[in-house]
Amino acid sequence: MDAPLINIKDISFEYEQTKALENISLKVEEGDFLAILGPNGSGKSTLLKIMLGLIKPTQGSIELFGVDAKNFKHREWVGYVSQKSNSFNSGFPATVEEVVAGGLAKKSGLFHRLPKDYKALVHQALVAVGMESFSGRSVSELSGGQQQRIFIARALVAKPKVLILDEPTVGIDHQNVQSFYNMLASLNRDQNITLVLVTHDVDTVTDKITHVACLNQTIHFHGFKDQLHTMSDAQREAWYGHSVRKIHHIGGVHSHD
Ligand SMILES: Nc1ncnc2c1ncn2[C@@H]1O[C@H](COP(=O)(O)OP(=O)(O)OP(=O)(O)O)[C@@H](O)[C@H]1O
Repeated sequence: MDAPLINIKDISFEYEQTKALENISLKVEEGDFLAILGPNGSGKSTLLKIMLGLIKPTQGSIELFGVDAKNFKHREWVGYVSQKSNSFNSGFPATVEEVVAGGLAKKSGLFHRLPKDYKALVHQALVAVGMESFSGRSVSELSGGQQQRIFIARALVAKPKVLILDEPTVGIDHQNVQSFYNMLASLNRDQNITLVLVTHDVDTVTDKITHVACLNQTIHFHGFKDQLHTMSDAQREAWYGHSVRKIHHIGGVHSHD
């Protein structure tokens, strides 16, 4: 069997004053659409940063595509769309095509160079997110949801095998969140891109994902979403804490707001 795309082995992480993650082990296999769920401050963004190699765990190790992250050479296989991508500076003059092409720019001396066929690659990425008709538009004129699709196209243009997204729907209204997740599901299904997503949209995302990880400093559940009901009440409480009272029913699964 092929190695997991991401294999997190017993990692812990502490900021100066705060223990953020404790003894996390988690595998992301090819084809997974994994949602990482947890309350505010539960370590979700920290875990993504560790997957991306942006911060180093205090303890434990991580393998990417079967290779220790320290020796992993194919960073372009792991795409990232950060939480703040969609708060684009409204004065920024770049066009959609330029922003997406930025995902292809390779540093060569002082300059960034684009491959010759960059226009075709940009077009392909824009088609994948349903934004090809916006190519010449200024990014600052687009809505938050449209901008977020552009940032996903910018990550996709480098042809990642796994795409990591940190709360990509912040600022997108409810109606558009649904079509946004349909677009992600089609990337996962039709283009075989493995997805790892941090989100609070539990209700909307449940029928799109394949796997769930319930995080609160440590992993309280990880597996197929259909198995989430096997979590005990005590595990749920440990995951989401005592202060949470409201419970939604989602696809046969109880989850806290
Ligand atoms: N740069 C930092 N320096 C110190 N502490 C930090 C830093 N970033 C996060 N923390 C702390 O680490 C813990 C985990 O934070 P993290 O941002 O990973 O949580 P999160 O689950 O992504 O939260 P949210 O849902 O609110 O975005 C929190 O207690 C937070 O205050």
